[in-house]
Amino acid sequence: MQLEIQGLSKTYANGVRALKNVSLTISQGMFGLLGPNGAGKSSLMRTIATLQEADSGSVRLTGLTEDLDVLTQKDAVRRVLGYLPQEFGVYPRVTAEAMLDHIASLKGIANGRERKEIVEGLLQKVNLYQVRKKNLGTYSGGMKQRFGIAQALIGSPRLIIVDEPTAGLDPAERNRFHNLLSEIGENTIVILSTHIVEDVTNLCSDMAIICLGEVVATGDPNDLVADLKGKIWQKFVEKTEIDSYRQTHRVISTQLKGGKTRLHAYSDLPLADFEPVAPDLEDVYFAKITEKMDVVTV
Ligand SMILES: Nc1ncnc2c1ncn2[C@@H]1O[C@H](COP(=O)(O)OP(=O)(O)OP(=O)(O)O)[C@@H](O)[C@H]1O
Repeated sequence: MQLEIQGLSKTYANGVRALKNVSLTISQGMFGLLGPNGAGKSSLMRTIATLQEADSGSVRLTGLTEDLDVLTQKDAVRRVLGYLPQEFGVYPRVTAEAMLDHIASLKGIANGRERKEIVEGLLQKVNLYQVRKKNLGTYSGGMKQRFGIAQALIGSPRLIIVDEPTAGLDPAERNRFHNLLSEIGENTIVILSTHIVEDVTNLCSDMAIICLGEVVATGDPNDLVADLKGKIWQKFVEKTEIDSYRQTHRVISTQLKGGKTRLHAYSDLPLADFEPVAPDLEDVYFAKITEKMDVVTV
């Protein structure tokens, strides 16, 4: 199974070009879509989730019993789709159990006993079984996100889209959410859209970085990191020195560490007074997006 996105473009009525000729091939497994605020991640996710039209381009889902044109065969796509949107509203006075049951019947699971089994299984899976009879309005942010995953999993979807799921979660809830995502079956495409680099490092075997509506990098995170080997240089500087380093070096990130500012610069050759560092995915991210835009990281 594959999701093949070709030349997708979208300009909103206010003139913002949210997607510029985006092409990506996404295979089974966990795919990370990383980009800064406003990069176009949600626009891309909503288009794939059949919730918004593109101006041009194509999206095909292949490898099912019949290939689907995602942009036109919306009903067929929705039958195999699980979607957790960025802003997931819940009805505050409905219990988790009742809400999942309702969504399951909307998804066409007509048999009451079958529905009950599915709902109970999902509540167990996302660790909300004990609180299934509590109203959703009483849930914490992490519990709501886990409920969101449970509703996205109803009907055994083959394509799952989760849009910035861990923003606002504490570390324990984020871990729990990561474990849950990683348990989703191998024969499913899971697209995880996020601006948190660590989420992708922990979970994804394939990824893309988008910035200002364009794909600026794509591949296995380990390969992208390996490509930067020997090219990232580090120095601890005073905050007041950052601007002058920006004039003379390709500074990709600055970060406060124990009261000092850690500066990372990109260079094919050694930089005087800098020490070499082993790159990580955050360096890949900043190296790619600073080619397109200024990033202030302190
Ligand atoms: N309905 C809309 N009408 C007009 N402009 C929009 C609309 N939705 C998004 N945009 C603009 O399109 C660009 C891409 O937005 P999008 O929400 O897709 O990015 P994102 O990567 O998901 O960002 P974030 O991480 O902040 O959610 C932004 O400049 C945004 O302001």
